Amino acid sequence: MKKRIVAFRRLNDDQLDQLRGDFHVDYFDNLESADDPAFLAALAKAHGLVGASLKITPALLDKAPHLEAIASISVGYDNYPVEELTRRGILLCNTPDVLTETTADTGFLLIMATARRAVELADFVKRGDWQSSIGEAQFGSDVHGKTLGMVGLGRIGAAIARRGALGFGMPILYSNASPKPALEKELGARRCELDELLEAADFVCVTVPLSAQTERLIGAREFALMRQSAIFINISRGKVVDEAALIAALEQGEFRAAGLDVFEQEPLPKDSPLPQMAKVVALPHIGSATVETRTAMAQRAVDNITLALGGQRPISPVNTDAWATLSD
Ligand SMILES: NC(=O)c1ccc[n+]([C@@H]2O[C@H](COP(=O)([O-])OP(=O)(O)OC[C@H]3O[C@@H](n4cnc5c(N)ncnc54)[C@H](O)[C@@H]3O)[C@@H](O)[C@H]2O)c1
Ligand SMILES: O=C(O)[C@H](O)CO
Repeated sequence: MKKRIVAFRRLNDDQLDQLRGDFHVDYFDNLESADDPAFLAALAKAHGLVGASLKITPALLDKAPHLEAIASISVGYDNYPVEELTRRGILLCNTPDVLTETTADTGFLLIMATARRAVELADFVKRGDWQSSIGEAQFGSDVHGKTLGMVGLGRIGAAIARRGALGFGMPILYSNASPKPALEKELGARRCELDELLEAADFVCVTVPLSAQTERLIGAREFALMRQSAIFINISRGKVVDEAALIAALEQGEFRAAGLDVFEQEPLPKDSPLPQMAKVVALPHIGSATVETRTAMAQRAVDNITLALGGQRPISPVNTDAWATLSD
């Protein structure tokens, strides 16, 4: 008898056909809530899950007694209780690498857009306010040659730093859980404490994963250390930043501008002041959102679940201890 998969994110026809060749698939291309009765009924029989952007809680796992593996269509796995999954012998897989360059492009887009005030000035033209040459009050600041401070220098952090160092001649400072000697050699990057980075960088760019150690890593104290002329970029997860402190620091002019792809609550609540601030470029979590990259991410998830439920090691497992249990 075929194993059963619940897919709760849009997959293309080829990906669905691939899954249906090996499994019985319950497909929800636009799941609005984990309380959907049809989803819960499918979950009760599922051996595998494929999807993203759904908070998987221990209570939800209790409703999936046959679950063996989950393939997330994301590299970040803060939506999953990893230790609990391992305890239950459920394998979690993610999608590293295939989204690195696209997410780095979005990070650099935020650097450029904030520094050169692209959104604010495009709106100025759109409103018909461009009546004479703009003056200094609307000038931006240079990107090339400025110091880029990377909070996290993993796959995406390195790809942003590479763009900065090699494309824009930017000196790179970084704070990271471990030293990165190869990147120091390649990019001339220098590792330092977070406080030194905040005090010295012209651009502070956050790319650490959300975890118990990084939740609210950047708050009022950290914003106060930044230069008044500096620009803050967050392309990782909203909860790495204390958003109320971010709003207060922007209002008080503690630094110049912010480029944000991620927020404490997503979608951003309607009463958030952030999108209305001229100094803020706010994007709707589009780091990896290109046709090519989202297709590659979904394909990676399809391959991961196919391998895992077929008893073979998946391409990118997160909790390898659970893989050892599953493959016993
Ligand atoms: N905005 C988006 O659409 C989007 C897209 C992809 C990924 N992301 C986010 O980006 C994150 C990073 O992805 P990645 O592939 O580069 O991951 P990665 O694991 O390659 O890199 C993360 C780096 O952060 C470092 N780190 C962890 N904790 C730290 C701490 N407390 N202080 C300093 N450094 C620390 C790690 O050592 C590692 O080098 C993901 O977890 C995800 O949350 C966002
Ligand atoms: O973690 C990720 O892969 C991105 O945030 C896309 O969801």
